[in-house]
Amino acid sequence: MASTSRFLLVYGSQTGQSKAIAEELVERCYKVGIDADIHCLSKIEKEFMLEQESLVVIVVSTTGDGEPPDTALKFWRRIKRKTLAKDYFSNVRYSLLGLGDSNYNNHCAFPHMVNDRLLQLGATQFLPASFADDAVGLDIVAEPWIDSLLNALCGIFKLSPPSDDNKAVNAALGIIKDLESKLVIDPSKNSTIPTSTNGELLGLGDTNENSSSTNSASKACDSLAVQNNCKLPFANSRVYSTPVTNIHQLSAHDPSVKKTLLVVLDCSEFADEYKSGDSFSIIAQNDDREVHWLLKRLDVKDPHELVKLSVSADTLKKRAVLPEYINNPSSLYEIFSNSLDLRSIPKKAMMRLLARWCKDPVEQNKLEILSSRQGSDVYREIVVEARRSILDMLHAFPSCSPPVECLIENLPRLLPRAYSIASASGCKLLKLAFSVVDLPDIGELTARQGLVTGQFNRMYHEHITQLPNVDVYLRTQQHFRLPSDSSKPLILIGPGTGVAPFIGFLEDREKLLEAGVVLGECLLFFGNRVEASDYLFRDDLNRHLALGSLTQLHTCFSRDDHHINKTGAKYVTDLIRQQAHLVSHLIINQSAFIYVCGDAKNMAKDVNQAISHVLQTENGYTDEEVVTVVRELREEKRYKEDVWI
Ligand SMILES: Cc1cc2nc3c(=O)[nH]c(=O)nc-3n(C[C@H](O)[C@H](O)[C@H](O)COP(=O)(O)OP(=O)(O)OC[C@H]3O[C@@H](n4cnc5c(N)ncnc54)[C@H](O)[C@@H]3O)c2cc1C
Repeated sequence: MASTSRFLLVYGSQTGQSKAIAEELVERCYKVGIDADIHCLSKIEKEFMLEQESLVVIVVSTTGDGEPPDTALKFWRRIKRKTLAKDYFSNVRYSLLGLGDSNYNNHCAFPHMVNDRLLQLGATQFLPASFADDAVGLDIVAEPWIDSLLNALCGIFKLSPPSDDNKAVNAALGIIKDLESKLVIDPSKNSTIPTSTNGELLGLGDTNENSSSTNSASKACDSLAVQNNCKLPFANSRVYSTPVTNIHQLSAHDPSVKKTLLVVLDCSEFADEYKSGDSFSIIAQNDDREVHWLLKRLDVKDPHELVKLSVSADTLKKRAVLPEYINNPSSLYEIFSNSLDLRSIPKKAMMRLLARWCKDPVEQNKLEILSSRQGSDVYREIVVEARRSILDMLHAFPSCSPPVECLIENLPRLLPRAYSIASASGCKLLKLAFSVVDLPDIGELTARQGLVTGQFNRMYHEHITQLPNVDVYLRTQQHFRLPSDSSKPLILIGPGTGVAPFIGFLEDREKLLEAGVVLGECLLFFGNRVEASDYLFRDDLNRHLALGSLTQLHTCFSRDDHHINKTGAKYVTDLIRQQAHLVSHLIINQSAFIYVCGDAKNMAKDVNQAISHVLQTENGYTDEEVVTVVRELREEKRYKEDVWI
């Protein structure tokens, strides 16, 4: 490949989306004769120097409340340095694709910040930046951006642009056929394991001297580090093996409401590390039945056999390396249990790979359509919106038999699950509240539940006297904390389990009251489905109301006609509107702090609208003025969100 047709491609990924898009780009560039020199943003100044590049493409995602992914933090620190000259990037021509989710109000905030900063430092765009929204499907923006990018790059390098044929399915397949990893299982017991990582094939060799010795293999795996001790996302502490002291059900036994559990962990060892409003991550492990089902489906004969992964010497993939979160050597059972995400929605690139491994042409064709640009709507409807996983795909396409190595290479990393703390700062008993996720059956895989919520649900039902320990760590980016000035009023909005961190806030306020501190007003807006069944923390909230740590409690229940008729409110946004005068007064005249927490889709956007509406009607702001007021509230950190989808 001509070295002149080269550009720098950098990605900043948290969950692997940006990385997947960047890797797809590498393959598509390769196809037209362009060399994309791909690096993670975390490797700035180690593997690349941005200011020395002339042509740069950046794919970067957003996490949490518009924040940078962990892997982009160093990059961001470097480029935001005040000492950089205004023309620092004047040699750089770039394009940027930002990924975000408009369920969060600060949608794509970080990619916008990067884009603005590059322009500020003299960089110019050879193709306008684009910002994709996961709430409606990243592909809607990402695919046309990739097409335009390829055309623009071909123009720059004077190469023929990729043919814009309508048979994108075939084009896509062509790429896959050329570049996919042709992974092989090396049957040799004494095979030399390649150490070079510049190949395409990931070799999977058996390192067991005696392959029938399954016990010794599983024994070896028992002592393996969690995900090869690879850095965990948002980790702000080490991993603690924490005893579960109690689990009880917060909701009533009513099938019309979500089952909500309260788990109590003994965190005496690290109680002084956290404050109310923080969250912890729990290390997840895949469901045993699903792992066994998948390995059987992939025709793995001995899931516990110790195997060694390696990158084949003749790979065409650039900088091919083994995923660092996989223990190596290890067993396939261990890898699929602890390192690979079996629950996430397969990307289109995965669909293309699956199509390649279908024996039945009808099934192959369906998968090709799902992976094609023309099939985007179908893909969104039947894969993304239906939240299908790799297991669903393999169940629905029985003739598809990808090699196990193909999945190891292409499934994303299994990530820990985060939970907001429902306890006072420094409390030795850490409370977490969550709804148990129920998942649809896949063939014989019935009664499936969320990995972590299902694990606790089983512990709850099994009535084990000695509950096991769970591996947890404190998360970074803890912005959801009480203001240092306790006299400031608080407006807390937490439907469903979103009320959890506010229990911690109220417990902290209770202690302050006991210490004689004068507290500002505290309003709580809580909503759920049925008052009699899922009024979470009812007794605690009423106790705080009686104590004065909570000054007003407004509740609504969306499936409770009786309650709706009584209060006229179905959702928390209705309650906010009903209290327009007070809410506005507290925000504008008393510098109140607003906190929004919860898991409802669109909830954060709807609350933002309700607050804006209240401020506008009470103060006569124009549309532009109210947007500015709310933006300033966010900038002053007086409007904080802790939202999950
Ligand atoms: C900072 C933060 C704080 C959080 N705090 C809390 C909290 O306090 N309380 C709380 O309850 N949650 C909280 N969450 C969410 C929590 O982390 C988990 O996502 C949630 O509990 C599910 O985890 P799980 O392992 O049980 O489910 P998983 O095994 O991860 O299953 C969920 C997955 O199943 C799929 N799925 C879900 N529903 C369906 C369906 N109906 N059909 C098909 N597929 C489906 C989806 O793809 C989803 O990704 C928080 C998240 C973050 C990021």
